[in-house]
Amino acid sequence: MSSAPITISEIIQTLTEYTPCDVSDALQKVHSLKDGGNFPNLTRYSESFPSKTTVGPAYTVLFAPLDDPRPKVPQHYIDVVPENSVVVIALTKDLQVNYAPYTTVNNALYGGLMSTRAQYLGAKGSIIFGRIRDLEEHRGLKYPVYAYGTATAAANGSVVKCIGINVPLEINVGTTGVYEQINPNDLIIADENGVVRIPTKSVNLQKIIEYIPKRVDADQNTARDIAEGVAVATAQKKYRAGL
Ligand SMILES: O=C([O-])CC(=O)C(=O)O
Ligand code: NI
Repeated sequence: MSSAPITISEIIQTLTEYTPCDVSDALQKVHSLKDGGNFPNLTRYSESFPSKTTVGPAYTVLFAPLDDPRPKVPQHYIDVVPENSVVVIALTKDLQVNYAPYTTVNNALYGGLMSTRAQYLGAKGSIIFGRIRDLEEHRGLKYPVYAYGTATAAANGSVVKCIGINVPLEINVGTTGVYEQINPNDLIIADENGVVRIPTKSVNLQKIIEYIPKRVDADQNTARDIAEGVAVATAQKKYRAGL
């Protein structure tokens, strides 16, 4: 039996009730995505209160070295953040490396003033594939921010410039030469476990939303059996059959 199509805001509302781990399980199972949509190496530096899953369409921002031939975008990227979006900031490929700290930019791409403005405009959180500063400010705002690391000096204007908003981002995911693209409006789901991206153009969101509660239910039953002494292989076989 199939149910009526659900809207994007219903999907976002539903995903907020779950975790990025649940979404990764669904992306692995329903779409055979080996990495489960996960973008590795990001740490949550601040969170919302009450702490819950951050979900929203990606508003993408690209930073390049100051000497990049492309012009700087005329407006400040943070002043045009769409309501309910997740701000996703990345660097051009030449500023990324596939080992810690994942970027060659030692300065902070993002700080407290950016979170203050993003939150005012109704953004759900910010994901920075680079370093951030002003940790106490993000935490004081109870605004979720994820990043590769921290720094004290600002990067914007001193070592990098913003060359694109709502453009595809290429992220080095840690294997030589392998980049994953984040497109504007891809769905971002994040919590303390990490950050997941649902490539909205290439997946069946309805199937994912239908799979997640079944899998969460199965895992809860599996956990209960394991706590009562049942072997993992036995419990998983029992509850994951057909999923
Ligand atoms: O000034 C910057 O580029 C970053 C910063 O510290 C802030 O947003 O507060
Ligand atoms: Ni600052």
